[in-house]
Amino acid sequence: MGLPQRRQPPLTGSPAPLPGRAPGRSRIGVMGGTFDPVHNGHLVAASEVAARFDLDEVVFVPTGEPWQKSARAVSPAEHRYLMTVIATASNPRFTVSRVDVDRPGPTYTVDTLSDLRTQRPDAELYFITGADALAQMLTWKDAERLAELANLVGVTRPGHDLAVPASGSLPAGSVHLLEVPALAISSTDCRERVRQDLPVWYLVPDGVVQHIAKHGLYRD
Ligand SMILES: Nc1ncnc2c1ncn2[C@@H]1O[C@H](COP(=O)(O)OP(=O)(O)OP(=O)(O)O)[C@@H](O)[C@H]1O
Ligand SMILES: O=C(O)c1ccc[n+]([C@@H]2O[C@H](COP(=O)([O-])O)[C@@H](O)[C@H]2O)c1
Repeated sequence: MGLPQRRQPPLTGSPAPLPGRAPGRSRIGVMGGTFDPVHNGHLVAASEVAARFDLDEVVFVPTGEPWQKSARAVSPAEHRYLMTVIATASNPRFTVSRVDVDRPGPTYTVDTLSDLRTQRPDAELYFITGADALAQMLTWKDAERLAELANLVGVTRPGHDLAVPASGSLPAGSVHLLEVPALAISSTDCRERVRQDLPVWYLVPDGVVQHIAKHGLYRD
């Protein structure tokens, strides 16, 4: 039984118009994830949000200790960080932050966004989540504070319904929904393919294929 969700009108592919850009303020997307490994679904989602929301930059933030994934072994943070750097290197608007990797203890988005706001006091933040992660957001630490720290952008993901979690803790209008090109790729599937000696070419960037092979990741 999932969390209660409010159905949204059909997506048009274009986000609702945003207020005009505040003078002197940059718009920065924040793409958090465990990225084990980072794949083209993450990159396409970030690219589409950047275009539709006129973002100056998207910061990818690999998790340090993803507490809701503690049921399985997660690869060392340095591998996930390096793969994210490799995957984003060719895009001048994509950067990678170590805030979650370097903060000890479980990773909470409320800390991620607080740290980024301290680092970028003049920026408006847009936190990007896929439909599956958005549906879980009310289970996150201090979920009611997230909308105070950033605009929240939920994007479509094949196999998941996109909806604003129904709750008084996320103020009306604080979550934007956006249709992005559908890529039915998951990190779980990529890991399983490597384990079975199947190719992950074109599911993840070439450099990530090579990093996985060079370090023997996901081969148990
Ligand atoms: N194919 C995709 N399309 C859109 N969003 C995605 C896609 N894959 C992941 N995301 C989103 O990217 C963020 C980070 O995802 P994450 O690193 O957990 O990847 P994942 O593929 O879901 O991993 P896993 O299969 O290990 O759970 C989440 O907000 C997730 O919803
Ligand atoms: O703040 C929380 O409690 C929380 C719980 C689960 C996930 N998140 C965030 O959601 C993003 C996607 O996480 P994941 O585990 O699906 O890769 C990432 O930025 C995580 O830090 C955050």
